[in-house]
Amino acid sequence: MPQPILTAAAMRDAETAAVAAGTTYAALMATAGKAVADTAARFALGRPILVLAGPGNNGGDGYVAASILAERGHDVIVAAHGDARSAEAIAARAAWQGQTIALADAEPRPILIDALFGTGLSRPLDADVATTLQSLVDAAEFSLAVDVPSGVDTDTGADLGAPHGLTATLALGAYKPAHLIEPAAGLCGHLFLADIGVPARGSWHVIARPQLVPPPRDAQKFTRGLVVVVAGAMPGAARLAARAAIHAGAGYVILAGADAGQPEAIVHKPLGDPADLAAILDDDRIGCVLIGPGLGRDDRASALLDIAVASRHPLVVDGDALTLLGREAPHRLAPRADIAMTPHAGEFARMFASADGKLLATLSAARAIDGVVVHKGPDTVVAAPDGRAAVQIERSSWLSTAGSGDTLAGILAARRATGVDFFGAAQQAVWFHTRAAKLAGPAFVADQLSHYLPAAIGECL
Ligand SMILES: NC(=O)C1=CN([C@@H]2O[C@H](COP(=O)(O)OP(=O)(O)OC[C@H]3O[C@@H](n4cnc5c(N)ncnc54)[C@H](OP(=O)(O)O)[C@@H]3O)[C@@H](O)[C@H]2O)[C@@H](O)CC1
Ligand SMILES: Nc1ncnc2c1ncn2[C@@H]1O[C@H](COP(=O)(O)OP(=O)(O)O)[C@@H](O)[C@H]1O
Ligand SMILES: [K+]
Repeated sequence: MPQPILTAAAMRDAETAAVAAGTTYAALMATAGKAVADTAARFALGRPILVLAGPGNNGGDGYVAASILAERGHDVIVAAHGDARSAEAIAARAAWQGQTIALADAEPRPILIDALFGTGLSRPLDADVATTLQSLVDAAEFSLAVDVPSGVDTDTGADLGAPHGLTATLALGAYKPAHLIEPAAGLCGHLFLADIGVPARGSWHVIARPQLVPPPRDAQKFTRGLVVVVAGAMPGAARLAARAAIHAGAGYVILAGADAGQPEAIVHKPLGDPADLAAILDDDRIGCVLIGPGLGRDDRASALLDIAVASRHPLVVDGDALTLLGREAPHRLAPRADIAMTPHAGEFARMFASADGKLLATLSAARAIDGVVVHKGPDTVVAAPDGRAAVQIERSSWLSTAGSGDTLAGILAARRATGVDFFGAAQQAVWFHTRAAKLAGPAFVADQLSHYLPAAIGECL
């Protein structure tokens, strides 16, 4: 099972259920604090440790970790902020027998454990706390946030005054949106996940490596998946998408309206009049249609989009087609079955009002179009209309290059054409896209990505 992603409330519910099933909050805190201590010890290498402990259970984890580290012989000081509030945090603080100072008096130490605030942060950090925390992080050689960096909104990933430059974050029990959604995700540093014995389930999870099987023994090119990519004003973008589709497992790719160039295996069909597209799409063997990359935004583009939307095939809508739809997207797409869209942040904002953070905004967009939304970016979110969501955890910032989105759209169309539903196909596409980027190495050109797709697929068989 892929790793679940839980909101702060869902994590609390999971903890409550674990307690109802026989454990105690104190035992959970003991496990969490030990995980923090183990992670810190791995990197401390004998250097002095400063633990910042806040008033809640995040601080409680910090006191437990401090006690364990001190027992193991580490030099530990706790800088406390506020009085411990919950019974478990009060007990953890009482059990701490080492030196405690006020946060305002804390001097930098090489190893820093940030246990000020976790999932209970309810408002932005006070300015003086944020300044002190930042200066201690800046001065530390290794800094570890307990559960989440102090000063991020767990559920939306908003930055509420968190420090920049943390070395690592140890997520407790499950990932939360803040570990994956920007800007909080970028503030976490290296991400570790500790099992604290709380069974966590939910309808959101991280995108995991796909598991594929080779084509069946009796496969033939059309049953492998026939993709039609519709080209428009800037045919290069559609070419990139078509090449990605044929390298991503589709059996047959038609590029309608542009000459494909290489590879020759892509079949070119001319589109004189936009109405020619209706004839090309009148084919039951088609597994998926892709429209949008380089489509243009003129009357011809609109006419092609109308025909694609009216077709009976699974449809990926990307790029210019999304801009053409704009605020009409829900109204135009919801009545149509089997649809996915792949907006970047700008295209998303042209179609949908933004709700409470990227994850919830994407889920609400998916409901609005009654289809799958792949909301791109370093923190790509895939959302389905039934409330399921998957978020990218593997990343390559080298994907921020022209044409890389066209490639993703082509991969998505191919995966859908192989028979996977759009929610699954989109997760596969995001994973293959990033994996191909990693295989391509630094500073690749989007044209090169497709060549690495077969190897990425090979890792999943
Ligand atoms: N539940 C469990 O079983 C387990 C939980 N675990 C751990 O608990 C963490 C969640 O703990 P938590 O819910 O106590 O919240 P936490 O983040 O420590 O802070 C809340 C306190 O801060 C205060 N406060 C909030 N914002 C503030 C601000 N800007 N500036 C100042 N104060 C502010 C707030 O006060 P209030 O909002 O009421 O004024 C409250 O007193 C979780 O991340 C994990 O580390 C693990 O031990 C495993 C078992
Ligand atoms: N900084 C980044 N880190 C990881 N992936 C990124 C980053 N920037 C962009 N991407 C990915 O690269 C692709 C860019 O798509 P898009 O913006 O549509 O580009 P284009 O229109 O040039 O093809 C998306 O899949 C996006 O998720
Ligand atoms: K923290």
